[in-house]
Amino acid sequence: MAELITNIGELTTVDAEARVLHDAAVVIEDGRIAWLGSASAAPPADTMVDADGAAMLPGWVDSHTHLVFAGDRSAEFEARMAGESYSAGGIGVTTGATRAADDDNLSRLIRGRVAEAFAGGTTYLETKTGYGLEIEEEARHARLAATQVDTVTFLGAHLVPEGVDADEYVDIVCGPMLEAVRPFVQWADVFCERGAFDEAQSRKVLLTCADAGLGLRVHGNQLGEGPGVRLAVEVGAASVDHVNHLSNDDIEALAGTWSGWDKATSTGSPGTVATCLPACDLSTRQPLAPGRRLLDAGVEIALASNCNPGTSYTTAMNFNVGTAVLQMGLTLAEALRAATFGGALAVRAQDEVGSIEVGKRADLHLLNAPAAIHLAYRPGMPLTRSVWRQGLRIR
Ligand SMILES: N=CN[C@@H](CCC(=O)O)C(=O)O
Ligand SMILES: [Zn+2]
Repeated sequence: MAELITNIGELTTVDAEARVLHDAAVVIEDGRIAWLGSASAAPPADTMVDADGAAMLPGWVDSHTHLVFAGDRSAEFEARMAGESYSAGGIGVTTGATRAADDDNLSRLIRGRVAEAFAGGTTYLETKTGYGLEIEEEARHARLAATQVDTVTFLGAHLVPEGVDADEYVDIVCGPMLEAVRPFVQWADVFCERGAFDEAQSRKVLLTCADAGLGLRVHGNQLGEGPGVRLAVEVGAASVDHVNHLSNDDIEALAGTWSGWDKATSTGSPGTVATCLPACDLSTRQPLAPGRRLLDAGVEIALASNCNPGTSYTTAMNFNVGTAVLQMGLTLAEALRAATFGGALAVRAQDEVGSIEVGKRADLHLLNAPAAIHLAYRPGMPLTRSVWRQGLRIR
């Protein structure tokens, strides 16, 4: 069965040449993009959708979320808006509430968040553990997440549980906890920050997880300058996320990881993606990550939602993209690429998703707008009209 989507006013492909086609059409077959080009040249298909001149993009690739949680921290957020500052300790509040939720409840909560993300144009989702912080709980969270998202990250090293010695906890993370989550996860992450894990502890977690065959990412440089970015580069992480406080050396180190990558053709060996999380930055009143400086230095960046109850309770990628254009100095094309192909690079799924090209997964986002710039031009408006994921229309 082939489906033709025609009369697309503006088709942003995010391919290597950054082609934007007008009066375009796309054909989906077996869950993949089978054809794209001028609407007047489109081949026949079994079914047809008229896009009415609207803009189409690749579905968002949200490469950083924490969807496995229960409980509410809106009072903490309200206190922050009244002047309190964010600290890692809030993670423990969510851990307590999440442990109290049984499998059915927790699955339902994850499902609701995934549905919200899909309804906002996201078609590929990473999510993490990190609110379990004990062996069985981390494994349970990983198992429940694995049935609902595209790829799962082990974040046992999110916070040292109260009353536990930090080095002893790191040994648990690197030993029995890693073994218990291993069947359900592809990635490992560590919160390398004051109040969470220091450089030596973070290095140990990352290297042990790499030995176990996991890809690596790091939460780094969120609350102040620190070793996160340098460590991510040292261990060859696929991404370092937050990156709010960067020295020139950090930016240079990140840029160095991209020397084997040809941006003009989107080929070669990818480096460490700098993942910027604008909704989180606003919600924690941190300076926005320096996306402009990173791009100018030659670093590939991603934009992600970081949906979690403490620092960014939203899956709205439209909002993140609009904010990146309005507040981070990115052009529309740069922001769209960061939220699609950049996210795909961060989860090393760039051959499968993140652009509209023949052979790739048919993950498509049709807007209620004639041009994608409306994402920034009409901030906060409900601009997602239809979404296809793996070729199936899910909205
Ligand atoms: N920074 C560490 N982890 C989350 C926040 C977790 C929480 O506060 O619950 C983040 O990515 O922002
Ligand atoms: Zn996070």
